[in-house]
Amino acid sequence: MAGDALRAADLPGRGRGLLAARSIREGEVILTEQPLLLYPASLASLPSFCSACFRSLSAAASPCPSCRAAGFCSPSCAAASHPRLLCTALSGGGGNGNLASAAEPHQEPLLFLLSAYSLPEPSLRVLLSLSSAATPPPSDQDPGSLHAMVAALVPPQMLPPGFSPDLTAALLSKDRTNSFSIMEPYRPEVPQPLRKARAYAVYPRASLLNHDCLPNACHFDYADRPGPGNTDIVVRALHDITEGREVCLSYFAANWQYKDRQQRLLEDYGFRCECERCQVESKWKQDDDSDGGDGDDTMEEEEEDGNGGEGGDDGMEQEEGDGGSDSDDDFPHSYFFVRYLCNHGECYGMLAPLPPLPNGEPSHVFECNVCGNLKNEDEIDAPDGGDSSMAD
Ligand SMILES: C[S@@+](CC[C@H](N)C(=O)[O-])C[C@H]1O[C@@H](n2cnc3c(N)ncnc32)[C@H](O)[C@@H]1O
Repeated sequence: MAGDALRAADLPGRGRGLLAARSIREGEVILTEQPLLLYPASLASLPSFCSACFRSLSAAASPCPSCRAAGFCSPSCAAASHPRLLCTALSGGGGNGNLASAAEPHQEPLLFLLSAYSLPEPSLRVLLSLSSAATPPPSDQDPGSLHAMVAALVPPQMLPPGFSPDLTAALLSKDRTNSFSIMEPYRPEVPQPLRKARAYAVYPRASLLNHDCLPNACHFDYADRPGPGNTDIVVRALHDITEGREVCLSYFAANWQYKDRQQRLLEDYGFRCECERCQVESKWKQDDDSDGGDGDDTMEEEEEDGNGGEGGDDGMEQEEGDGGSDSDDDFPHSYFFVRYLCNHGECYGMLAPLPPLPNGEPSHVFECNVCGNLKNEDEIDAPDGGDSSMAD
């Protein structure tokens, strides 16, 4: 069962992490979890997605009767509503302007703070138990200024006990390392760097997954799927994982260059990655530095997906030629990119096998976590990387 696949452990130099509690088969769903916190990615996204379930909204959406800025897709979502402090800030109920009048760089952290401060106390405590960003926030996200803005947007009687600049700073440091993006629906005409999140979510158990530049698992969301649980995170194993091995995600596109990966991990997550791939590619970097740099061209830098980069970045960008220009000695991990990076159109998502069949056999069918396309294993393993997708 998915529930017993993982166990938490303290890992030297890595904080907590999740280990395989038993052997895990390729494609197995190893974690499914509801969000502790779910909040809109931007004010611009509010009219397009239900503010309760974050499914795409049709024209028939009903606006929130209090703020009129949020909309709901159904009577049950309208009844569930959205975070109360956020609703108040959107309506201007704090008396000092509304959230839309905040400068744009402040809007995203304010959406997070107003949603986090609306959580019931036990949930707020769980959020605070997650790991914190080890580095200072960007200059336009000064916690003191954001704290004052929250205080101005919400009447004092609505603010929770403990509301303070320190608590605001602590919360902001949780957002940076622990939020996963729930992306807008995939559209092939939108290039990867311009794809946007519709919402961000914090999942307490999934937040214990550490990073590896050659991950053995990846995560899916099925936000527009009907039925309950559409914002649950679903983590699946890319390949068999032996008991006791750590299960890791990549926190961003798996084909970023070594220096970009290191920079992002240091700035946003406060650590230097020493994974197997980084150990190999750190030597490429030294070669580049000394010879003018032609040995590192198999990877291509990409921009953020517009989410500010917290936690799980869903987008993947393909390097040119799938790394095929290097010999296996130079690039021992080329198999990973051929097998697990989707090269359908401009997608470049990560391909994970579908769950094993009822008889325990591997499915031999891979699903992309960005475009959703399905591919047969033999197409993926084709010498050209296989670009003949199965019909959906
Ligand atoms: C989302 S949390 C993962 C869980 C975290 N280790 C904990 O103790 O709760 C991200 C943080 O974990 C640590 N981390 C993740 N991957 C790591 C790695 N490969 N090496 C060292 N530290 C890592 C960093 O401190 C990072 O900011």
